[in-house]
Amino acid sequence: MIVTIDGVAASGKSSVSGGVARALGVPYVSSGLLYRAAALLALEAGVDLRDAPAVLGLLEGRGVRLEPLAEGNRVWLGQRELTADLHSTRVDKGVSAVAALPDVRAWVDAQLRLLPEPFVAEGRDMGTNVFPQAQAKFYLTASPRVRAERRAKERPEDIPAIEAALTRRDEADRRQITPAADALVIDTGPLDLQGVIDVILSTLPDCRS
Ligand SMILES: Nc1ncnc2c1ncn2[C@@H]1O[C@H](COP(=O)(O)OP(=O)(O)OP(=O)(O)O)[C@@H](O)[C@H]1O
Ligand SMILES: Nc1ccn([C@@H]2O[C@H](COP(=O)(O)O)[C@@H](O)[C@H]2O)c(=O)n1
Repeated sequence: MIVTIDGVAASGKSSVSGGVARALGVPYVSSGLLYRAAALLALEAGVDLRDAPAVLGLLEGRGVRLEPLAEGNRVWLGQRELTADLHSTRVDKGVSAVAALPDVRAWVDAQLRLLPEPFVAEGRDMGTNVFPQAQAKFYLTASPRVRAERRAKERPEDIPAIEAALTRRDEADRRQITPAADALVIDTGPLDLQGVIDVILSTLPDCRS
């Protein structure tokens, strides 16, 4: 069983996926962390974020690995854990450039398709491209202001700066952020976190095995 939860930046994908996955007793898979790892490694190595062979070389040559645990995903570079470094403002700014590289997308997709079912997969193109066969698909939205207000609790910048950065990232990610035709689109603006999780779980009575 695969459930996909896609959506725009900071729409609640990882928090909601974690809650749904815990309720179902399965892991969740945060695809964005692999793109974030690609951006972090390129930034650390001083590699141009648009240089596909160089970025791919960093990913393939150095053993980048996603560990999709139910309690939270972790990313490893060999023995070094990258997870805590993946949600900085610097990585937020750079990640869309590496995610636009077809070779990097193919590498991420291949990692994800190796994972054993069942799981909840979250990202941008889980329901459209990576797991079109998923049994249930969701797409989360909320206005840029609502998302910025939520994210402001996790970042040092003020709400207008965060809102501008989220809008820029949505624009840079526009090729990946079309909902699957068979996804249920949920505006999370009027809902709290548990409310979104409950909407999803209420539509999944037949997917719990
Ligand atoms: N429905 C909600 N109500 C209130 N806060 C929420 C809701 N959904 C998510 N949040 C909060 O919004 C913030 C962003 O959520 P989260 O990190 O899960 O989003 P995301 O879509 O995975 O982000 P990104 O695209 O940057 O990886 C978190 O602080 C989370 O707790
Ligand atoms: N399926 C995906 C997932 C992510 N991306 C790119 O990674 C960035 C970070 O993702 P978050 O989920 O952590 O926000 C995102 O802005 C995209 O550039 C993607 O392309 N496809």
